[in-house]
Amino acid sequence: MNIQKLIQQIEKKKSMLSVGLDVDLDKIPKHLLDLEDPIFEFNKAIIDATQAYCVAYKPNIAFYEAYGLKGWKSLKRTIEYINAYYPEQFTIADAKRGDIGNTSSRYAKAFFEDLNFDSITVAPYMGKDSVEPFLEFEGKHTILLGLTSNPGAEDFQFLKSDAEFLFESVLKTSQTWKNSQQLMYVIGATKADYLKTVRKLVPNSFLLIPGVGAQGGSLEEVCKFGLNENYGLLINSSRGIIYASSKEDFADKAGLKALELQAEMAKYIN
Ligand SMILES: O=c1ccn([C@@H]2O[C@H](COP(=O)(O)O)[C@@H](O)[C@H]2O)c(=O)[nH]1
Repeated sequence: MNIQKLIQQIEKKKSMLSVGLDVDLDKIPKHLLDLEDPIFEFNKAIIDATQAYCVAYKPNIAFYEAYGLKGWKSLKRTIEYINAYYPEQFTIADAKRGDIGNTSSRYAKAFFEDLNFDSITVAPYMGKDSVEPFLEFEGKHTILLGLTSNPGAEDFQFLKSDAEFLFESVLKTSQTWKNSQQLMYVIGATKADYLKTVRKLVPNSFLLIPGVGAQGGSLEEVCKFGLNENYGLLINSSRGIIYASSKEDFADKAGLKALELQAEMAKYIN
């Protein structure tokens, strides 16, 4: 999906919400476990109930890989379902990949061609040749880990050289790479204080913001400092939406949570 279409969806739905599909069989309603593919059935119900209030879905690949071949099949069915029934949704493979060039190009083929995701999260620390293979795919987007939401972000991302933090160098340098207009960046909602700095370095890029809700990030602060003239934000919530209830009403409750977040976001969208 191109960025223009994403912006149109944000305006149409008055939403910047990304729903995270981080499915854990220990947390989903028990009655689904009797079905042949509980992960897919759970996702399908969540997607149907939330699609009116969000513009993106973000399955975190770890939650599927943890179940081996079965999990991978559920992931494939999930992305096929979204692409078939809700093609207006932007899809994010939260896979955090990146390797030497020829390996990265295999990762890109797997997620962009075989699974047909619109975007993938990529770790930047192996540098330019590890990221550029993802950027060769026209119409697809690479979401670099910029400043992550977890406490461990302090260990390396705030190391300073030449008066700038490492995460600032990642943002600045990556903007010089070929096809950098296809880059987006992960910036944790828990690091909203740095959004002003981020916006100075990447004023036009979309930011994927995880960490509202369960991790304690503030939606208000993210919007206050992160918005740009094209909105420029995809704000993700995973557990806060998909586990709003562990009973038979799980999908309805997820829909209500998504609506709550959408209503907050609508205040910032013209
Ligand atoms: O910096 C990061 C990068 C990725 N994530 C991922 O986003 C979701 C957040 O889930 P919640 O349940 O809404 O906390 C999850 O898949 C993380 O792996 C992140 O949290 N922070």
